[in-house]
Amino acid sequence: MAVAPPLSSDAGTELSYFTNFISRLGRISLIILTVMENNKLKEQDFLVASISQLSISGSASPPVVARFRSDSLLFGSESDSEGAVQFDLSNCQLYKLGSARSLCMSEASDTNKEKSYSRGITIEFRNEEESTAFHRAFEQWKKEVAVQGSSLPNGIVSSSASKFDDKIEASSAKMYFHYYGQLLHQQNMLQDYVRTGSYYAAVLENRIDFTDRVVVDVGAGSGILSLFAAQAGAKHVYAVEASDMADYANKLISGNPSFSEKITVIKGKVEDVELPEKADILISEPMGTLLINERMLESYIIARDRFLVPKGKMFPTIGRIHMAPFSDEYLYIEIANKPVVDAFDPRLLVAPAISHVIDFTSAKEEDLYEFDIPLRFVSSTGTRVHGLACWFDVLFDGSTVQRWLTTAPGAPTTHWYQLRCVLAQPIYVMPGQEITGRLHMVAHKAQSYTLNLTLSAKMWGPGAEQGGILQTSSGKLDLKEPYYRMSQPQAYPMSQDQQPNQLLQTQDLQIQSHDEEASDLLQQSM
Ligand SMILES: C[S@@+](CC[C@H](N)C(=O)[O-])C[C@H]1O[C@@H](n2cnc3c(N)ncnc32)[C@H](O)[C@@H]1O
Repeated sequence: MAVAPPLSSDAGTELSYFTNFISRLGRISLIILTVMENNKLKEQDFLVASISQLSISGSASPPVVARFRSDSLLFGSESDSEGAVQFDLSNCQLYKLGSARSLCMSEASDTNKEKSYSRGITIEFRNEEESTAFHRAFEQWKKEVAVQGSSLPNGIVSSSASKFDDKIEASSAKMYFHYYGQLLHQQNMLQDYVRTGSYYAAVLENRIDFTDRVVVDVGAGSGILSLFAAQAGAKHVYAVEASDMADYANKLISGNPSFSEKITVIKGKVEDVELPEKADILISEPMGTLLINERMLESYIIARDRFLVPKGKMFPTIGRIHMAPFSDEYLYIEIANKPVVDAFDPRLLVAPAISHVIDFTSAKEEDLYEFDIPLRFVSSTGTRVHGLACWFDVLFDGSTVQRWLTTAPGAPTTHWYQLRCVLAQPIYVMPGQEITGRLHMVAHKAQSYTLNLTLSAKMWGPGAEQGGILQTSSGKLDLKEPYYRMSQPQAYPMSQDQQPNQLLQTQDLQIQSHDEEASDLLQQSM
């Protein structure tokens, strides 16, 4: 795992860490441009170099002006105030085709529920800055039109309804996208070498799945996975990102001459945006703590249903949650009845793990609202069980190579660490004794889950066949609010063949790299 560089709030410094890392990883060189500042919505005309229409012959003769007026976008010659080509802002989309070239498309009226695009023009700007300013103005005007369009007769303005907004609290979503809108947090993920390196290897080892294919990057963040896909020969990549990170991604991608033509950054939620074509393959990193935290897997599945061709590929393809009972007296003294995020020694597990599989290619979005997992283990030792340890892995089921990304204890540590659900009371078990129970997880509106855990020690020895329960312990835990246990050295007993301090030394390294940022970086357990 890469040791994090000293943190800085200076965007330029963050950007250079970011690009150094990308360059090392993917040997991609990026030009860093100044960070954009927010622009206010103001009536504005844009002079563009030229426009050419896709479906109608003939184009306006230069100089061409693009005008935002009320709920319309008009393109026409400077002298023609009516405009030669008119788009309704409520149903048109703008795509970046290059640093100074864009595509504006409007939807046909919704005939068979399947949306199609009736009209499009390519716009050639005079330079990149003007292109960026135009895109920013377009976003602002679209927002304005959406709000106006949802004015209710009584004068109350409703926010635009979407599948995402219906099930997620606005305050949670706001914090969530604010968090991901900061380079510091994207950097934290990029620097997880196990994570980013696994994606890089999975994509590049399976070029055949990307070459000449249309790719959608679901929750593109900095755009790193889009760059990998483009590097693997994708025909076109649509990088969909809801947070302000989309603006940075746009800058970074348009600064990369070899790939910028192939990647279109689209700012918005995958639940809401429209794309001009279907995808052959989806790529995404939607995993949170315990795989399901953040509820982004639901967005991944929605993106599948909206954008993926039948039998299209998904990277990752499946995810598995692994669970095993553990014994940890030190942890229990420190905290009980809480989910805890840290890296633990796998020797604390008291039975082989069981797993629950989620197949991203076939799961329904609703399947992720609630999980009810029956638990059954056979203890390998006599001990006090303090709770259930959980981790996850995902599979990239490529046509050439199948690659797993694992967050298991004992494997190289990732920024997800592992999760342990600590019970309020331990249960006592003997070697060979059966431990049964249930993990019931219910999604809530704050983009996380309520965990209900029950573990029971079954009757053991004579009379065991009657199947009685000797002892039960239950807990209700909120996955949104785990205890991040990053700064406590954990004095695990050493096995004879292990060098003294070996574990502690490793932990010290992690502490150095994460101590200052732990509460912030892990607030949302990305
Ligand atoms: C875990 S990060 C991964 C970022 C990037 N793909 C990477 O691998 O470094 C998830 C990203 O998805 C974005 N995201 C989450 N839900 C989304 C949604 N419904 N629509 C669009 N973007 C979303 C977040 O803003 C965040 O940047």
